[in-house]
Amino acid sequence: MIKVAINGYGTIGKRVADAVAAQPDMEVIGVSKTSVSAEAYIAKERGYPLYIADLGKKPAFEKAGIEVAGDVEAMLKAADIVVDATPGGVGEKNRPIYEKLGKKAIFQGGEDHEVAGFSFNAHANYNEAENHQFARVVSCNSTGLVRIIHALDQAFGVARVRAVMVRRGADPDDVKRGPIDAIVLNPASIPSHHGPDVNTVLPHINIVTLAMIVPTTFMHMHSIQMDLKKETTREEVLKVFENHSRIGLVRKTMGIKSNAQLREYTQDLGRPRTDLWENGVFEESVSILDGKEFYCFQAIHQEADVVPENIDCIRALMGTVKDSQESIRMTNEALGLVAIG
Ligand SMILES: NC(=O)C1=CN([C@@H]2O[C@H](COP(=O)(O)OP(=O)(O)OC[C@H]3O[C@@H](n4cnc5c(N)ncnc54)[C@H](O)[C@@H]3O)[C@@H](O)[C@H]2O)C=CC1
Ligand SMILES: O=C(OP(=O)(O)O)[C@H](O)COP(=O)(O)O
Repeated sequence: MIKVAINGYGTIGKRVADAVAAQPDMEVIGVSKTSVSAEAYIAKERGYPLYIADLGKKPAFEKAGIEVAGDVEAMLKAADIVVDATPGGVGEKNRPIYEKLGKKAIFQGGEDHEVAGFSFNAHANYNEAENHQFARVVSCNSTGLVRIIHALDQAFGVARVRAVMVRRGADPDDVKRGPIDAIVLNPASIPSHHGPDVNTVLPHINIVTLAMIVPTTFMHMHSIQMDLKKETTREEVLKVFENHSRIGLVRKTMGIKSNAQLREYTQDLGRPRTDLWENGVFEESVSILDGKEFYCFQAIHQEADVVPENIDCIRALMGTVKDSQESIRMTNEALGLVAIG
């Protein structure tokens, strides 16, 4: 069993912890919090040993009825590998302790590529991970882009990509963030970080991305155009998506035309926390013009799509499963990830 520590039990960390616990070859040896919160109660309820950054806060946790197993360093010492899901920028500060203890670590998309020196996506570069101490799972939007670009690149070759990201303003619990009544160019300059981020995994792809944020809390929406190298048809492209275990199709017959309806659907499916782990490509939008021009809209659930990638990244860094497809199959099966559509 691979012993996994989750440093930072927030939006991403709590999902990764549950996903690790569901795997046949991994166990959660601990999760960390900085202060008493609802998530600390969830960790207790799930039975995950809870470690804290500052032992001076132990009495506050105990007063709240939450047992503290030790400090973060003790958790790290007990682990084979740590998933760092602390807020963007904190991972960089944590890196020296992972180096000192000689622990493998996975950072998230809020960190720069240089923090790990290797950026990861299971379908695209699983086999390059072995022998690295550190990896970074690219951000949620970048993960969604890498999946679809890599799939079409494998099938037809991709000459260039132009994409616009309409990004959710905040996560559902993030009450302090906005915007409440605005469309914010984020950034106003071009490109947004997503294109260069895709290039950390797929360096040969010619890509330019633009991004803005809007007053919603669940899911980003991408408008994507790619020039393909080989001529193809809409039907062939749809087959590529149907055969990809982390690209789902929002079928025309479902009548879903928004992030809100898609979230209702994942909720009705009984997905944990309503998570859409796969890309949600809108079937109706998939178009091929003049044989080589591809267009689509896809929804990306920001809280969820990086979760299975973190699980595969654990196996890839540990070198326990050599075949990427086998790891992806194991992860999907344990999560109950059967792509929609
Ligand atoms: N929320 C999202 O939509 C996505 C986030 N990411 C990335 O994942 C990372 C984590 O983001 P979220 O889960 O949204 O953050 P979050 O704020 O929901 O959770 C972070 C957790 O880390 C804990 N924490 C803070 N400082 C800490 C420290 N010094 N040591 C240990 N724990 C500490 C907090 O208590 C909290 O539980 C970031 O790099 C972010 O960019 C990636 C994809 C999507
Ligand atoms: O990784 C994400 O988005 P991104 O791919 O646009 O950087 C997550 O939605 C977190 O983004 P945030 O930095 O807006 O919280």
